[in-house]
Amino acid sequence: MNKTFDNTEQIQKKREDYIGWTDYFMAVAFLAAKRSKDPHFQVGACIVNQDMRIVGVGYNGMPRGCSDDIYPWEKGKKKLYVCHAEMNAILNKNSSDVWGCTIYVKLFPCNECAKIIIQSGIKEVVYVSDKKAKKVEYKASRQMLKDAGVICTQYKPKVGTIVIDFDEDNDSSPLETEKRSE
Ligand SMILES: Nc1ccn([C@H]2C[C@H](O)[C@@H](COP(=O)(O)O)O2)c(=O)n1
Ligand SMILES: [Zn+2]
Repeated sequence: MNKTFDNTEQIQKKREDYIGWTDYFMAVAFLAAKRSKDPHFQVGACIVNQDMRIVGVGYNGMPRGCSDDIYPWEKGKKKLYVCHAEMNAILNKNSSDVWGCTIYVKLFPCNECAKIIIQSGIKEVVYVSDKKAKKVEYKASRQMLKDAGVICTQYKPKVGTIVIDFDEDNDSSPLETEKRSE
């Protein structure tokens, strides 16, 4: 019996259907992807340190100062310009480095991102989709990550969907939509 709480009344048990760490970090990566302006493919990444703290988040997008209304999103053209989610997450880090961290990402990293992941000291990649595995860039990235000792794990989230209801704590009228420029 816990001496601090030795009352005889029924104790309210904690919630059990909370999401686990991996689903949570992957959900942050998927949420970040929703910020992407790429009409064909949205990628998000979330970097987590050994204390389970998020230290960087990113998504694929045009570089700062390069307007996503002007630069091309067509396949074959965009690759010259787009910054990948993994690279943005690493560059956006709010810690001095990402040594020993884990990166959660929607898609298995490409060769360019693999190089940055390795050189930044990230020790683990957790990804959901491997849909580009047959492409030469992804064969190269898999080889490099393996040789560099970066653990790569494909993850099947425990829950299929996570619904975010901005209205869940509102008893009556739905939230008024505030006009904001984004
Ligand atoms: N590891 C990756 C791979 C790709 N991306 C981004 C870059 C592009 O915006 C898009 C891929 O477009 P596709 O040419 O396949 O239509 O995904 C990334 O952020 N990270
Ligand atoms: Zn990449």
